[in-house]
Amino acid sequence: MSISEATPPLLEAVEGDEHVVVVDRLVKSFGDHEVLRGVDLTIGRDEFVALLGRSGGGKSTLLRLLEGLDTDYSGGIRVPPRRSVVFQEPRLLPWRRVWQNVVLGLDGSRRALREQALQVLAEVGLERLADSWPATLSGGEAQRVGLARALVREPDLLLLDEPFGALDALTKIRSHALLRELVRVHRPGVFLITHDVDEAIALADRIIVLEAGRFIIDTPVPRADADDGSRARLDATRREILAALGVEDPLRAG
Ligand SMILES: Nc1ncnc2c1ncn2[C@@H]1O[C@H](COP(=O)(O)OP(=O)(O)OP(=O)(O)O)[C@@H](O)[C@H]1O
Repeated sequence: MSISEATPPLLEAVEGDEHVVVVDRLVKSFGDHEVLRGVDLTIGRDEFVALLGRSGGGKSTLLRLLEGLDTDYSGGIRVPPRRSVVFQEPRLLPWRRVWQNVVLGLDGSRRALREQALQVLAEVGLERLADSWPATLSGGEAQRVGLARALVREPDLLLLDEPFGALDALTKIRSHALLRELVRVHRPGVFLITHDVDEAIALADRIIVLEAGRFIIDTPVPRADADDGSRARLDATRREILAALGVEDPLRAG
């Protein structure tokens, strides 16, 4: 995980309350290889957007641009100064205790920082591990520390690059519930990269599919409720996304 406190020179801050991301005709190339071919994207405050797409399609490249680490592009990108990123590997410093990892780089007295860390660790259910070393944590626990470290900064934009990709299926489901709760409380705009269609459906308000440098799908996720119609709409969205990714719905195959 990394923290971007300052707005890099080429990124204008988003103004007003409406959006946390505004991307306008963004083009990104590596040499002759045009990875992003003029994409437009807005993410509203409190909105959760998931991005799916083939491996090597440019998802992480887009996330790095939103993070502000890569400033070599054309088109417009506007993001807020307070952004946090969580990657698939939790990237904890092994020589710092869990609580110190959570508040790494923040200013304040040791006592105040520890208090701040304990508070957010309690939110992710790990207060008891505050004084542990990262090496003693399970993969799921380490990832929750990563989330705590991202959220303690109260980001307006939370960037998630396959944060649950390395977790087993059950831990993943628990992590989804936790993330939903954290997002409900902290209310950042969220941009999630995932390979898992069901994860995207479980978490996101909107799903985007990137293919050959363009967004070929940008669709709201119908919420399944008691109404049978919404269940059917959700199934249709799922099939549409799987088809766009070039895979058959495993629940229907065979
Ligand atoms: N620094 C770089 N220099 C040259 N090419 C790069 C660089 N970074 C990424 N690429 C290329 O850009 C393309 C998009 O890569 P990117 O990592 O964004 O894809 P992705 O959709 O995130 O893939 P995955 O799902 O496998 O993580 C790939 O072809 C990759 O090889």
